[in-house]
Amino acid sequence: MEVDKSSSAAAWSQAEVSKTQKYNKVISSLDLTFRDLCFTAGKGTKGKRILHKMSGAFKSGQLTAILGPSGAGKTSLMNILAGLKTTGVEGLVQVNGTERNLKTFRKRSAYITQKDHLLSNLTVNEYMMAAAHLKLGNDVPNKEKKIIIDNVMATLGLTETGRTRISCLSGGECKRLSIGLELVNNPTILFLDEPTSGLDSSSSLQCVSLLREIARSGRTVVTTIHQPSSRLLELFDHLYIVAGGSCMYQGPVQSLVPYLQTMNLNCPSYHNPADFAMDIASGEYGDVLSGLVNGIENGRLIYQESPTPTLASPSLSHDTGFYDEDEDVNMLDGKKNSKAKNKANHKTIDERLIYAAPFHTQVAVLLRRTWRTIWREKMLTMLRFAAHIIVSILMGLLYWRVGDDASVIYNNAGLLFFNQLFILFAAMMPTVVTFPLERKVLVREHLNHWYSLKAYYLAKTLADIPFQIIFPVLYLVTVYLMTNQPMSIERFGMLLCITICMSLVAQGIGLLVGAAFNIQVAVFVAPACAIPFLLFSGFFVNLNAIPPYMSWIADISFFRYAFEGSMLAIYGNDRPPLTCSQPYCHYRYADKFLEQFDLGQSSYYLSVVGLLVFFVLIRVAGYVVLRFKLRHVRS
Ligand SMILES: Nc1ncnc2c1ncn2[C@@H]1O[C@H](COP(=O)(O)OP(=O)(O)OP(=O)(O)O)[C@@H](O)[C@H]1O
Repeated sequence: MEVDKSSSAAAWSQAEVSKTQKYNKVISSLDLTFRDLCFTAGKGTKGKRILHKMSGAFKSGQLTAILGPSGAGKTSLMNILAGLKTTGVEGLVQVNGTERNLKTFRKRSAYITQKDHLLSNLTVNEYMMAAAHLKLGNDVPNKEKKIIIDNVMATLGLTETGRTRISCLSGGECKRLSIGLELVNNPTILFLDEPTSGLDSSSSLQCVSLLREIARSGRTVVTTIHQPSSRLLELFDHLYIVAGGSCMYQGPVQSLVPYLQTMNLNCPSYHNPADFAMDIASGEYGDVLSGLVNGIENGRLIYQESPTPTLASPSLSHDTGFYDEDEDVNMLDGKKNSKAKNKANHKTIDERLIYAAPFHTQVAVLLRRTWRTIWREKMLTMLRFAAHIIVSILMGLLYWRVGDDASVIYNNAGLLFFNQLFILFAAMMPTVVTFPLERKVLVREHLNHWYSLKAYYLAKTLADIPFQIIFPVLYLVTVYLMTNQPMSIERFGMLLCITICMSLVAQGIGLLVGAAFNIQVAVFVAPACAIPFLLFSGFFVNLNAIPPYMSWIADISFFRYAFEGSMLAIYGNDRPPLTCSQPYCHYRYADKFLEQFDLGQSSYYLSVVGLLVFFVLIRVAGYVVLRFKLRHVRS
């Protein structure tokens, strides 16, 4: 689809200035400079120095390419500059001549990852609107959000795709959408990790032209890039070439060949200068790297070819008066200090600084979005629905009318055990399978300050609750009636309550395992972890028969509480004697049967409490794991 991007971009810039001034008081520019940047991966003697005292300057209004052979340190450098990597980093990073305040800097910058992790079931319009709600907050009226979205989409050539689901977009459109989502709140600096990877040459050109337009509107745009064609290379304003963790060239694209000539490295005619530079960086032209690095003083200088070749020192400290939000922050920091004792207040200030939308809006937007995606996961939702119905009918037929017959009372206990087993797997596995993919979306959005992890986690928990209620109800009603369990609302309610608790715990386990592992590992770990809990449930081995040194496993077995609760719901509360279809039935009296399972003294309510405690612990553990994962991405 052909779109006149230059005019739409200009139009957007114009519209953007007028529309966004209200909430972005000043659309200021950010010049990013860094000096003597070192990065060591790992600690102690195992530490590996990746970046060696690199310096450089990336200016606003320019499109900068960080170029270098594989493993040179491009991504490491960009992650450090974007503030994603902080551990093992030494050196100075400045914004407009002032030391970078990471929190405000991250708020004003956006990081677009190489892979476009997007929720495939949403349409472009829905995604953009969710981004606008989260990134612009409640201060911007919906009408203005709509205008901003329309402008961003026009700029990116996405207007025609507004109603298209993400799953149907082309690779180039996905990339443009990823950029568009981050442009919604008008970030001043954009970092893009290999934005052209996976795109064909025309989509790559389209994408880089677009980035150039974005840079022209006053933003600082920094991208890493792999082997650009000469046409693509020409679109960049500023080149920063990394080789072996040092800077071997910094300056305009046109000055690259002349600079290399000064070192007696002549780029053959009709040869792509980027390829030539990559060959040099890879050591194919001998040991010339140190000369190049020294020539540019490891990035302290910018090579300018015209009018006469010069090496200009990047301005590392100039007071432009920009970055007024920093001043706001400093003021707030000051206020914070004065209220040092009030921790909660600090938190509110911090959160307000980071996230545009208040907590409740974040939760509401995420909840809506999650429901929408679940609803549109038609295949999975229908399968879950069908599985509950089919299995319940199967169970009903297999255990036909065993509920009130004392001669098959063990069969009924088996049924109660299997009910919980089915609910465990039916609630756990869909989450185990889907969450590792969703986690990638969370990482991308959270790192770009769309929402807090707390809001995400709460929304995720709340969004799943209706399904953890509806499916057990469907299953249990069918099984209960077909197997002729006692016709008592109270007993049915008790069994249902236990089953719903089990479902919630199981879904929490799915979330925890899905948060901790990738999908291949998670699908093995989740069922494997469930096995010990099943063994110690009291069904296979009586609780009193478990050796004392292993009894603690039974105490922490959530499945034990689910099985116990089910047994007590059906056989507890002074149930009248069961009918007996045989001449003799040993367990006509329910109490006697409970004694057989060592449940004579057990309490139904303790089982419910046990499951609820487990539910809370699992949820907290899931949250902690996710927080750790997000920290790990950042460090
Ligand atoms: N956490 C880490 N532990 C050990 N080595 C690391 C770590 N992070 C990066 N490295 C190493 O640092 C070097 C630079 O990595 P980086 O990802 O920055 O390179 P790159 O130039 O972006 O490469 P590519 O273009 O292939 O993505 C590589 O050799 C990589 O193996």
